[in-house]
Amino acid sequence: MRRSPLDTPRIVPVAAGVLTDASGRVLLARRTSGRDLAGAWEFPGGKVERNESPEAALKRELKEELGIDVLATEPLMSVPQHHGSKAIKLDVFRVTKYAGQPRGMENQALAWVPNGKLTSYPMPPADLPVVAALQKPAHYLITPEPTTDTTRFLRELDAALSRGHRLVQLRAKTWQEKPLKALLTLTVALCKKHKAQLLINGQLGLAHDFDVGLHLTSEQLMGLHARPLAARLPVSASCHNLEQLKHAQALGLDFVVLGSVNKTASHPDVAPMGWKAWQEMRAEVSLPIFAIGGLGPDDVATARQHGAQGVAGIRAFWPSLG
Ligand SMILES: Nc1nc2c([nH]c(=O)n2[C@@H]2O[C@H](COP(=O)(O)OP(=O)(O)OP(=O)(O)O)[C@@H](O)[C@H]2O)c(=O)[nH]1
Repeated sequence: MRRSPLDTPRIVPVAAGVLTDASGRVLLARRTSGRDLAGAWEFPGGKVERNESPEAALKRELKEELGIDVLATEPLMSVPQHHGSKAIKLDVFRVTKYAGQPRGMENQALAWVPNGKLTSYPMPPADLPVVAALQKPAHYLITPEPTTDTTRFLRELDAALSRGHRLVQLRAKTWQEKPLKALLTLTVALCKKHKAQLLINGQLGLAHDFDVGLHLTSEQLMGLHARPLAARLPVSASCHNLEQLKHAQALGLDFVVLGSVNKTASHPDVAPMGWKAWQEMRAEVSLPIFAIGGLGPDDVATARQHGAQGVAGIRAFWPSLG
């Protein structure tokens, strides 16, 4: 459902910092009692004041809250989030250099948390995409429809994986079951060699048999009432609107792909939604979302500034097409 301009809450800008120690643990602070979301763990930071830049707000807040001097930062991501009657834009920076030892200057509890354990801490909804960005790949490689020249397909996939991609969707929509099983056997082995996570498009039975993840079409997504695979196997879906995003979140999917952001050569009939509409939908849910549609591996920074986990695509990710 779309909000009218009258009931859209004022968007409160918030700046927060990701501080890591020498062993890669991340600093979380616990919200003290008497504030909203009391008891939740969050990245240290606070509201950006009028006429203040997010970086300046971060410096001020981290001095007040932790007693440290922030010396250098890098943008990580910016998450728009509507939650109840509140709307925030959470600008998150990696704090790459600081002076002093963080202390809870406002009696708040602090915890240095190993990256892999961040999801064990209850955090506000806006922080969930940030945690995903700290833990999971920023690229989602979707294969073009494989031709019968399997050797060439696997050589190109090998080359793509050698560039560092770690999340792959095998999209073979026109293949019969028997040859698809043979192709999947080889694809599984290749992904294992590169330590990449594989998801197969649309085929629940094969995902189950081959112990790989599953990527649902938007139609399959809307027909489901429960997450279709064991929790250890990832399930993702293609989404084009808010209803689909909300359903994916309700089912507990690991991530989704939302687009098309821009016009694409592969789907010329699909009207692009643009970043503004993309971001408005992003604000209504908190699961990780890859942006897709006329985007390439180099668009991660832009995508992250709109609240995306990163970028998904076929053409720009595939050696002979990109
Ligand atoms: N610092 C920080 N704030 C966050 C995070 N995630 C998130 O949703 N927020 C929200 O962003 C706002 C941060 O402002 P704040 O820390 O200055 O809030 P506050 O309690 O002092 O203000 P308030 O008492 O007026 O609500 C809060 O509404 C908080 O719930 C996060 O990771 N770090």
